[in-house]
Amino acid sequence: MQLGLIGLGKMGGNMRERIRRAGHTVIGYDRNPEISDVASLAELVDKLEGPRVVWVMVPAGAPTQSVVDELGDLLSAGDTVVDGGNSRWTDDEKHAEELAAKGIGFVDAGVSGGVWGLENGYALMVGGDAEHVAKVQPVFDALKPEGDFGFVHAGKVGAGHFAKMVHNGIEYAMMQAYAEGWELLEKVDSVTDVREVFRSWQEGTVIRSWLLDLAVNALDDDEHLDKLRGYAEDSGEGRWTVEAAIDNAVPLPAITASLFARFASRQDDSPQMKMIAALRNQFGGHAVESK
Ligand SMILES: O=C(CO)[C@H](O)[C@H](O)COP(=O)(O)O
Repeated sequence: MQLGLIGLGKMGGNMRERIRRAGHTVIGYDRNPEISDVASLAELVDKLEGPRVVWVMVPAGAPTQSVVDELGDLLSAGDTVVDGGNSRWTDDEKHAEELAAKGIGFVDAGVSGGVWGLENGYALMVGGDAEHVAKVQPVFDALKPEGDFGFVHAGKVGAGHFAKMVHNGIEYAMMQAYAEGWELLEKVDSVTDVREVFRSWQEGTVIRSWLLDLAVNALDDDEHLDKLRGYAEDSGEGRWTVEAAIDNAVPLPAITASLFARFASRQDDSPQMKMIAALRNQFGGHAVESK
């Protein structure tokens, strides 16, 4: 089939390649003309035969909104838009309604696989009406990993991004657990080869996982992570997971703590710990450290 793909960065560029390898035609558009197949969104839409399927793979929020708005003007009734970025699930219904008013279908697709997806495939969590999902199925089949798993039609519009959001919340907590265990192992004198402990866990243990394999890769590159600063950004999905937990009164201590650990990583000198030091000093005369 033919696909229009908007956004050819780290994810979109590799996805174009994987879909082409499966024998489909992909016309890609990116603001960077060096990697784009066409000069504009209008040209992309023009080159696709109807009914068209256009996959949006741009950053969540304003960039996705602006592409959806533009596609709403350019596409025709019967066409389908897929949002494969990490959009907030609450945006999906808005986008679906905006496009439905013009007879255009909408599917949200949470995509996991990172830079390894080109070779290993991408896990896909999809939301939307069955008739719209069916129109994109050949592309989902091209992107998904080989085997029985890696694709789910999770429910109605928004369900794909909600599932991906929870996936990323779990990702935060798993990474945090490996990171905490690694720091403790590094701290004690009795363990002399932490990297080999991590490597040994890759087979047979209950905590083996792809994230553990990636941790071993990172330690092979830089055994004590000396080249890195202990600083971690976040892109929003951890925050949205915690917000959804609050909305639904679901306790999420591990995921919330792992999100807050990232915030703490951005502080050189913790203001709240200054207050704790000041209060211990006030009530107990406990020593403080001065700047
Ligand atoms: O979806 C992903 C992996 O599954 C992305 O890599 C995601 O952007 C990572 O999130 P964050 O920047 O918040 O760590």
